[in-house]
Parts: sequence; C-alpha cells; structure tokens
Amino acid sequence: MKIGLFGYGKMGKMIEQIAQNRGHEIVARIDENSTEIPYGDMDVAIDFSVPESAVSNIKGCLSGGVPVVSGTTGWLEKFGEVRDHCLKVQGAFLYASNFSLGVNIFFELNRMLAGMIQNSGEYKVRIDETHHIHKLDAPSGTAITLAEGIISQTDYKQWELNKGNVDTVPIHSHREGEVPGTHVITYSGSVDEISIRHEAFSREGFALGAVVAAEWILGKQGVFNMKDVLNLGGK
Ligand SMILES: NC(=O)c1ccc[n+]([C@@H]2O[C@H](COP(=O)([O-])OP(=O)(O)OC[C@H]3O[C@@H](n4cnc5c(N)ncnc54)[C@H](O)[C@@H]3O)[C@@H](O)[C@H]2O)c1
Ligand SMILES: O=C(O)C1=N[C@H](C(=O)O)CCC1
Repeated sequence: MKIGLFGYGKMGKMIEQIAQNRGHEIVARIDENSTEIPYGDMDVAIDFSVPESAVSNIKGCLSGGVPVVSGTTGWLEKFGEVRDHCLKVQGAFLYASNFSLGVNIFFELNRMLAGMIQNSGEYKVRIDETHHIHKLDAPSGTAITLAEGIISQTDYKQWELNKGNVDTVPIHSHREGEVPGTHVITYSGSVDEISIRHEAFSREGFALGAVVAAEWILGKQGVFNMKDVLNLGGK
C-alpha cells in the first residue's frame, strides 16, 4: 500500500517503521507546515496528529477519496460530524482510541467485569491512566473508552476527570516521564478490592494495530472501529 502519514511525531515514526517492514511505502509525511497534500498518491491515510487538526485531516482525506485510519485522541466531541461527512462522501473511516491488541482485549475484560460487579452493589470504581509528560490531552482516549464500557454495563451515568460522585466514574490522569500508557481499573469495597491493569511497554503495539487497520480498511466503505478489525468476542 501507498500510505500517507498525517502527523510524523512519536507515533508517525513508529508507524513508518512497521509499515515499511510490512512492505508498504510511505508516500507523504504531513505536518502543520505542509502546504500540498498528495491525496492522489495515497491508497490509505493514517492520522496520528493533534486534537486540533484531526477533524480537518480526516475530512480532507475523505473528501479526497482516501480511506483514513485515525488514532488521534481529544477530538471526539466532533465524531458525529466526521461520521456524517464519511457517509456523505461514501468514504471509509476507522477510529480507535487504542489500536493495540492487548488493550482491545482489556476493553472486553473491562465490560465483563463491570457487568458482574454491577450485580453486587458492593464496590466503587475508579480508573487511573498514566502517560508520558508530552501528552496534550487528558484523560486519555483509552480511559474514556474504558469509562464508556463501564457505563454501558452499570448504572453509572457519566465519567469525570480527577473526581467522582456516586453516579460518576472518576478518571484520574497521571503524567510521568516517558510512560507509553498504563491503565488500571479498580473496584474498592469494604472488605476487599478488585483491579485489572494494562501496561504498554512501548508504542509498538499501537503502531502495529494501526497498520493492520489500514490494511483491513482497503476496499471498504463506512465507519468502523478496531472491534471490526479484530473480531474479538463479547457483546
Ligand atoms: N489510538 C492509539 O492507539 C494511540 C496511540 C498513541 C497515541 N495516540 C494519539 O495519537 C496522537 C499523536 O500522538 P504522538 O505521541 O505521536 O504525538 P506527537 O506530538 O509525537 O506527534 C504529533 C505530531 O502531529 C504533528 N501535527 C501538528 N499539527 C498537525 C497537522 N495540522 N497535521 C498533521 N500533523 C500535525 C506534529 O508536528 C507532531 O509531530 C495523540 O492524540 C495521541 O493521544 C493514539
Ligand atoms: O501516547 C499517547 O498519547 C497515547 N494516547 C492514546 C490515548 O489517549 O488513549 C493511546 C495510548 C497512548
């Protein structure tokens, strides 16, 4: 495949490595200074840029007839706008807050555990996410997906950043050194505590998942997520 990279930072460079190792060609490396975007050269685009640019990058690819995979987080309040544009131009768009296989398994485990806990009435949940000091957004997109999974299986109504109430899921964000991404879900009760944890050792899992998603989306039309790619179980 001929891949256009939107965002050539930590993730863009890791994706380049993995894509080239899988026999693909990087035909564009777009950043905030780019003036010409060669949509016609691209079979697919992969966007790992910044919250402020993701929507315009994605919509530009869709309008240019280029299927696009985006992992950029911090823009989800505009997801409906992007979905509508994709359907309007009959394009192909795939978003995932986290592309790693391990986290997508963790997403399913989280939903299962939340469903079981819900029946007990004994435990209060919290999410802790820890990432590197360069991260622009908080909470992480992964933590938001985890909170949404808990909300879908319980009576919790919404999530809150760094605080919680009786009917909200608190997400506590921590920024430390060069941590690639660690997420912990903890259920605390009066006599015990249950927790599940995912720790990324590097960005390799995120990048591999993004490239696999880009390979998967070729020839498709519609709006997709990583569950469509991975065929994981769970409802
Ligand atoms: N979904 C996942 O699996 C996953 C994994 C890791 C990171 N992320 C997300 O990916 C994004 C990028 O992460 P990163 O660690 O590579 O950040 P980074 O800061 O290293 O790279 C972002 C790059 O975007 C570029 N950029 C700025 N404006 C741009 C524009 N208008 N168009 C194109 N590029 C532009 C910057 O020059 C920068 O190099 C973040 O939102 C992060 O949360 C998602
Ligand atoms: O390094 C980052 O930034 C990451 N962002 C994603 C998120 O916001 O969940 C995925 C994990 C790493």
